[in-house]
Amino acid sequence: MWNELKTHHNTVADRRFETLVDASRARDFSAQAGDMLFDYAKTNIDATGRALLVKLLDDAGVADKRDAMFAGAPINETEGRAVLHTALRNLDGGPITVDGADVMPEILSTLDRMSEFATSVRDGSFAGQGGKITDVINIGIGGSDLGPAMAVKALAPYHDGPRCHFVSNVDPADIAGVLRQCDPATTLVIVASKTFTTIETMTNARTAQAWMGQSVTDTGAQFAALSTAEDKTAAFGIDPSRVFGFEDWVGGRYSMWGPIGLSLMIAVGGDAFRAFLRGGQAMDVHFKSAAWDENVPALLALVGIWHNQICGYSTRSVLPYDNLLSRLPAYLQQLEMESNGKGVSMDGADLDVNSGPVVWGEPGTNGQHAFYQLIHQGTRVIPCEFLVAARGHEDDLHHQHQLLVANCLAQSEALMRGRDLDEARGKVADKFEGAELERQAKHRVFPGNRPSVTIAYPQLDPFMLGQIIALYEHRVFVEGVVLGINSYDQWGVELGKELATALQPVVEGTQGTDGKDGSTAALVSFLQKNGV
Ligand SMILES: O=P(O)(O)OC[C@H]1O[C@H](O)[C@H](O)[C@@H](O)[C@@H]1O
Repeated sequence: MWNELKTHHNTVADRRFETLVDASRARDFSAQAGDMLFDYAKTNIDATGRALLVKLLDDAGVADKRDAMFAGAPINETEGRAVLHTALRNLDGGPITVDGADVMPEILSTLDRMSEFATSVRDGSFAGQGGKITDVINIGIGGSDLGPAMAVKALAPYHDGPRCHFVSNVDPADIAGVLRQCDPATTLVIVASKTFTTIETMTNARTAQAWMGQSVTDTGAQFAALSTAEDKTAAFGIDPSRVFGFEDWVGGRYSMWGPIGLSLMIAVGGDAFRAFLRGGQAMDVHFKSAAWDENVPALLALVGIWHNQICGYSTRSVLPYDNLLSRLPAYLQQLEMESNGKGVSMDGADLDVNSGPVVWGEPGTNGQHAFYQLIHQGTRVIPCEFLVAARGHEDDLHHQHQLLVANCLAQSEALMRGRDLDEARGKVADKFEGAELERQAKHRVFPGNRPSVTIAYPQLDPFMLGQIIALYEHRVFVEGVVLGINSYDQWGVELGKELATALQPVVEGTQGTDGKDGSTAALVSFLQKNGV
C-alpha cells in the first residue's frame, strides 16, 4: 500500500490543488465530530489518495485494534499493559474489564473523591494552617504537568478557584519563582507523579516540603499526591485521604483525565471537569462509530501520514488561533513525539517508514510575526494545522476576535494560493524597473500549494477542550497502528536519565571525569571553573 500511495503521489505532486478547491471539495474533504469541523480541502489529497489512505487503516487492522484498546486488551505489548485512559472518561459507559475485573467502580469512586476534595479546597472546608487555600502548586513533569498546565490555561475563562501554579523543571529557578509568590500557610502542594520516583519531581517536592516546614506546624497537612505508587506516597508522608491513585494502564501523557487533572478540577470545579470528560467521551463515541472517511481522528492521522510518510514533510506546525490554547503545541509535543517517535516496530524490526513527525507551533497571530516567513517562503514544506473558535470569551472585544479569525483564514489561503512572479511584479512595478524589478519581484514570490488543515469549533469550553484532546490522542493511536509501532512506551527517555544520575557526582566534583569522552570532560571542567 505504501508503494501504491507513493506512485499516486507522483501523479499529483505537481498539481496545484488550489484549482480543485470548490464548494463540493470543501464538502467532500471535511468532516464533523459533534460541533467540530475538520477541513482538509486545502491539501493535495484527492478521492483516490483518500481511498488508498483508508486502505492503510484496513490493512493495519485499525478497527480491531481500536476495539481492543477500548476493551482493555494489553495493546501496550512491550510493557504488557492495557491502554485505558478512555476508561477515565467513560462516565456513563458500561463495565471495562482488565484481568477479569471491572475497573469502572474504582475509577468512578476516585473521581468522586477528587470532586469532594476539590470542592472542599474551593469552598474553604479544607483549609491551610493560615486559612482558606489561595494557591495550588502542582509539582510534576511530562505527562504529570503538561496536560493540566495546558488545560488550566485553556479554561482560564472558567477558572473560579484558587490560583494554580505548575512547577516542572529541576532548575531551581522554576520552583523558587513559584514559592516566592505563595504563602505556605494558605498553599496546597500537589505532588503529581505516576511513578513517584521521577527525580525532578521528587527533588522539587522535597524543596516544597522544606519550604512548608519552615512556616507551618504540620508540614504534610497541605500536601496531596497523584500517583500509581501509593506505598511511595505514604513514605513521603502524605495522608492516604489526600492520595488519588490510578493504574499503570493509564500512560503518563494520557493521564490528565484522572487524578493528574486534580489541579484543573480545583481551578474550574467538578462540573466543568466532568464536562471536559464528557467532551473526551463524545470524541471516543465518534471515533468508534464514524466511517473512516467521516472519522475526524482517523482523517487527521491520515492527512499526517500522507504529508510525513508519503510527501516526506518531516515536521508539522500546530497553530492555534486561540490564545487559550497557547500550551497546546507543548502538550502535543509530548503526546505525539513521545508516543510515535519510535524507530522499531512492535515486533522488534527496524521501521521501514519514517516515525511520526516533529510537532511544533505557537499561537497565531504571534507566529505570523516570527517564523511564518519560513513557512511561506522557505525551501521546506511545513504542513500547518490551524485551530480556530467562532467565538472567544471576551464579548465586548468581539471585533478583535473577528480580526483573529480573519488572520487564521488568510494564512491557510495564502499558503494555498501563493503569489506568482507576475503578481509579484505588479506589487513593485511602480518602484522599480528592468533587472532591478525582476530581482525585487522574485523576493516577493510565494510558491503556494502548501497544505494546511483547519479545526474549527464554536467556542473553547470544557466540553470542546475534551473533544480536542481526545481527537489528538486518537490521531496518535491511528498513526501508531498504521506505522506498526507501540505508541504507549517511551524507552527513548531512559538513557539520558541513567547518564544524568551517573554524571551528578562528576558535576559535584566527588568523582573525576575518567572514562568520559573529551567533550563531556571539557564541559564539566569549564562549568566547574565557573562555579557549578
Ligand atoms: O509521572 P511521572 O512518573 O513522574 O513521569 C513523568 C514523565 O517522565 C518520564 O520520563 C516519561 O518520559 C514521561 O512519559 C512521564 O510523563
